[in-house]
Amino acid sequence: MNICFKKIKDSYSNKLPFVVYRKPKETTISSFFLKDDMLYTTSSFTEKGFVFAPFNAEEKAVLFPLEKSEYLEEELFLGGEKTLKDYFKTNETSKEDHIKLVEKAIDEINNNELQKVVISRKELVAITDFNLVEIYQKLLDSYANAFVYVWFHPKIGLWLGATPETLLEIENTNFKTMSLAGTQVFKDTEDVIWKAKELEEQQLVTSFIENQLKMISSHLEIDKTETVRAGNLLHLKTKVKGVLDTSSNLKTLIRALHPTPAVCGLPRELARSFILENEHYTRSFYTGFLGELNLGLSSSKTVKSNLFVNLRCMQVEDNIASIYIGGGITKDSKAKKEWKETVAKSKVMKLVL
Ligand SMILES: C=C(O[C@@H]1C=C(C(=O)O)C=C[C@H]1O)C(=O)O
Repeated sequence: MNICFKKIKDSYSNKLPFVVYRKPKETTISSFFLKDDMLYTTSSFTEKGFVFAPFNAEEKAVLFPLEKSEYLEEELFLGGEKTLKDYFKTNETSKEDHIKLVEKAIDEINNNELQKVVISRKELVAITDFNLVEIYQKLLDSYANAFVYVWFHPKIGLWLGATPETLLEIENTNFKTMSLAGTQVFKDTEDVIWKAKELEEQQLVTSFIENQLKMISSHLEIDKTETVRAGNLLHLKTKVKGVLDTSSNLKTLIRALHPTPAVCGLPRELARSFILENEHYTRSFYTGFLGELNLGLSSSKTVKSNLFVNLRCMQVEDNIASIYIGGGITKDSKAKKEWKETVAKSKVMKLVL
């Protein structure tokens, strides 16, 4: 068994902060274990460590500083049987509320300047026989293409997730990001046809990213749009890369990208206000971002950050998991279909509980 799994148990029962994560398609698992429960934050993004940032960019991001942590990297070993149990229990009230809010968003788009807004909800699932390590192992086992993490701080809470979306990968000034939007359920093949609604919605995200990056970088390259699989779902993805201007820094780049219209909307400020005013709950870290901040070998001059958008995630409190799911709304959205999309997205988390 990996050392990190034993340490998750110990740290969690001793109420000490930690994060354990595996990057998409990798076989190593990394972790930060903290020795005390001080709450460190960052707003400059200049420190080395692991960052956990909320959706609302005005709130501070939590930092696990590298120098305050025991950092571990191990080859991942997963033994044992998969016993994935799929159980569904949709909550009718939240279904009605969600559909009403989606209808309100479509109305707002048709009558005002809003072009796209991501509407999300929270669903509660009771966990019987809570076993943190087991849940995390199942998540690792099920989503090889995702950034799969468990994050804990006694003053903030316990979060787990398997996200398909990179916010930013940057090595010195060379960066990569992606535009990810549009969803359909995976049915045996990735060779699928996308409707105009999804193609347009994803194009909005790509154009936003391109416009934001044009101002602070050069050598921008936008790849062809492809279909990618994330567990039981397919999405449209366009890879983007470029070189950050030397007059800009990591913070400028993060601020330019986060939150993208993949999780917020367009125009960004209008969508952000609509979300903060109308959603039936507070997103907190859902649709924020997390990952390695300014790591790299001290012997070389390379500095790397690897940040992911916090999607397909849940917060666990007293044997109840709050699952967070959402989808992009445009003028062509149908409220009931959007509801179904969130149900399909919640499957990712329910599968492992
Ligand atoms: C907001 C979420 O996902 C985002 C929204 C998508 C969509 O609208 O189709 C697809 C992928 C993500 O960019 C979520 O999973 O909660």
